[in-house]
Amino acid sequence: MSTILSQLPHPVSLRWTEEGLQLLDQRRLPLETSYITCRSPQVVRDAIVTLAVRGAPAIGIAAAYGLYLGIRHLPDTDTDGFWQTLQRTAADLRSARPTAVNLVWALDRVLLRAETDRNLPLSQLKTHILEEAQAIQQEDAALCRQIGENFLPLLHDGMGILTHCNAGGLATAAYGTALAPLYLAKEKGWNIHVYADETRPVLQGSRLTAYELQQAGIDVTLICDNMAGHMMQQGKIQAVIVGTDRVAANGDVANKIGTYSLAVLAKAHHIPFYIAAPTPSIDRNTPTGDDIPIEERDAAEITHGWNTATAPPGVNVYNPAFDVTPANLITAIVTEYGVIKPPYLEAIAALPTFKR
Ligand SMILES: CSC[C@H]1O[C@H](OP(=O)(O)O)[C@H](O)[C@@H]1O
Repeated sequence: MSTILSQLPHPVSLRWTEEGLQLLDQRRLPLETSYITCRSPQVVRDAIVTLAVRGAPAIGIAAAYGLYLGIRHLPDTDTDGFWQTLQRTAADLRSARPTAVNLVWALDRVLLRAETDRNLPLSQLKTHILEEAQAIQQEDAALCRQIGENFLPLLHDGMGILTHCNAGGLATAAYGTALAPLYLAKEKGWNIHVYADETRPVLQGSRLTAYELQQAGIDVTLICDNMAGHMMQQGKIQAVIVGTDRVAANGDVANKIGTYSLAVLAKAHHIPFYIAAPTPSIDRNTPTGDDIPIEERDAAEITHGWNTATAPPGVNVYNPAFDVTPANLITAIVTEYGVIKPPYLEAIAALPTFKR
């Protein structure tokens, strides 16, 4: 077991306790480590909406626990009330953020478990719902490690890698998706130099990725998003690795805003562009990138990012949180089952994914 991956170099993003779900408040990182104790699904939903917990896998896991929080204290005698509350809680959580398919995937998986166990006494059914949420969390940790392993043949000692946003341990149960190979490379003694885009407007790259990698002792340089092309032109980047919020059936990828620009730049510079994609982020029910809902967030994230106005009052603002990178700009998609390459339609159809 690698020492880095057996002990996380940063606080864990979420943990289940008898009190409830504890979520690391990622809005306060990197300067403050504090947890929100969620005893109700409403608190979980608010944490997802406000990015206290964020990252496609992490919000799916949080929502699964939120579903359990919604029914755990209901009377074991009111079957109708149980099912009405379960469905209503799932609908509330599902509406928290639209782009990351992990949210829907996790809720549907817990609901399927409940439906499968429908004839059990409610007390047992509640336990099974909690167990399903815990299984999703534990499986995420295992599959992220595997993604890290599957990436290694694509990387080499001494290379420069560009990342965007945060697809690290803070975005998942433990090790991250796009950052998992970097932790494993460090463990192998490779000297990989990481360039982390700060990722405006919410700065997940500077606040979270730079923090994670620095804590792990990995060589990381923080850059502004508009410097990525220059770094490629200077020959500093030998690969781009990013996460994903949703991979469509044809291989188009939704990820943090700015990802598409990096893919175009990487193509122009003949630099491999890799997606780290756990299969819960792959959605065969979404035919192409055109069908992926893109979240638009509050203008204040852009106009008041540093707790002061950085734009004239009343100015028009457009704040899409994600963009879509077409499959033809993606060199490979690395999943826990292995590396898939174009043509993606067939390769994705062949993946053993959980059917929603
Ligand atoms: C493995 S995390 C995937 C994905 O989620 C992030 O978005 P957000 O911080 O808004 O939740 C970012 O797009 C990551 O690449």
